[in-house]
Amino acid sequence: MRICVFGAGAVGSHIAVRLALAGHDVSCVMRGPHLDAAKTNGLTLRVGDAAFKANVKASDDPAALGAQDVVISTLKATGVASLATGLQPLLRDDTSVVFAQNGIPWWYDIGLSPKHPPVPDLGFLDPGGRLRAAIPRERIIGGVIFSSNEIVAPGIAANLSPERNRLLIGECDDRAGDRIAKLRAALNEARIESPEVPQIRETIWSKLLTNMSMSVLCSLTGQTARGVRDDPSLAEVIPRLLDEANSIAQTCFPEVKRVSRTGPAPDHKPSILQDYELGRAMEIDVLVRAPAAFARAAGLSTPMLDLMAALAIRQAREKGLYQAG
Ligand SMILES: NC(=O)C1=CN([C@@H]2O[C@H](COP(=O)(O)OP(=O)(O)OC[C@H]3O[C@@H](n4cnc5c(N)ncnc54)[C@H](OP(=O)(O)O)[C@@H]3O)[C@@H](O)[C@H]2O)C=CC1
Ligand SMILES: CC(C)(CO)C(=O)C(=O)O
Repeated sequence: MRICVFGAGAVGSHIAVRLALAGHDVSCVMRGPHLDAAKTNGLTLRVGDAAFKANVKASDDPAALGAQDVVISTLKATGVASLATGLQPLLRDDTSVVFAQNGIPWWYDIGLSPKHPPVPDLGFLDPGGRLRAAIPRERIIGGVIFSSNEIVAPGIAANLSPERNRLLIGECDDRAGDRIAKLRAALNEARIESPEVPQIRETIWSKLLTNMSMSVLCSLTGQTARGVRDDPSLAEVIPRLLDEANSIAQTCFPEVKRVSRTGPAPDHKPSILQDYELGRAMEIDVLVRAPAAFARAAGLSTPMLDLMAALAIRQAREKGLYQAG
């Protein structure tokens, strides 16, 4: 398949290397020193002591890469607006676009089942409706990443979760069909697990539960996920915080897999904390504002999450890493 990874940073470089090594014709839209290194030396994926190298076409100009079968966006939510214009040169009539990101995506209400409760106004995820105008429903595939990755040097991504690397995908209206089956098969063959998911939004919430609670707490306290989980001063409040998060998700999907404080917690910093520390725009809208909007729409009281949201927004604004859309 001709596959373009748009925004090949930490997650996207991992996906690009794996798909290229599985024999696909992979190109990447990327920029800066990471692009320069990829052009000169290809992309390298490190997993523990092993290194996998792939030569991919890379450019900061999508027009240089040509039409694709599939585009996989691994842009941060804060950069996804660039697809409104950037996608066009990559598209044929039947090109699908996978939006792989954390949090509530801009397209959440597109293709939504009538059984889903009313969705709040999420216009702040797509200011001016530019993505909505540029990308029709037929192209949209949702994606949820379960994989931890970092760029450790230009051209080199490190995978920190060898035991778990998944990209779960589903059509925006959850229909089954050939194209989603083909793409899942391609991911599985490339050793990126992609089992079937019956409802992509339920999967989005199941991942978001951790990001909107524990990851934001990491960002507020400067600790790793394990640090937060094992912090005795937070022991009593975390279960209450998780209850609030679970209750929001359950207004949309009563059967959603609830997040709990038990189980493995990685000893590394979630991406929202990394963004804060590295001075990169923070994914506040999709991880913090959007879940709060769902809570309000359902008439739920979530005082702990509200306080955390206010503190996270304040933290991001103070460092110039967030402007409300
Ligand atoms: N990293 C992780 O382990 C995980 C991340 N996620 C989620 O996955 C998504 C992607 O995260 P991650 O891979 O960490 O993000 P990165 O910032 O590492 O990757 C995005 C890349 O896109 C580049 N980019 C942005 N805009 C453009 C543009 N217009 N043209 C070309 N390149 C562009 C960025 O460059 P520049 O740096 O110059 O802005 C960056 O290299 C996020 O939603 C994140 O929350 C989910 C699970 C784990
Ligand atoms: C995997 C997890 C929860 C933590 O790495 C994440 O999604 C992130 O870093 O944003």
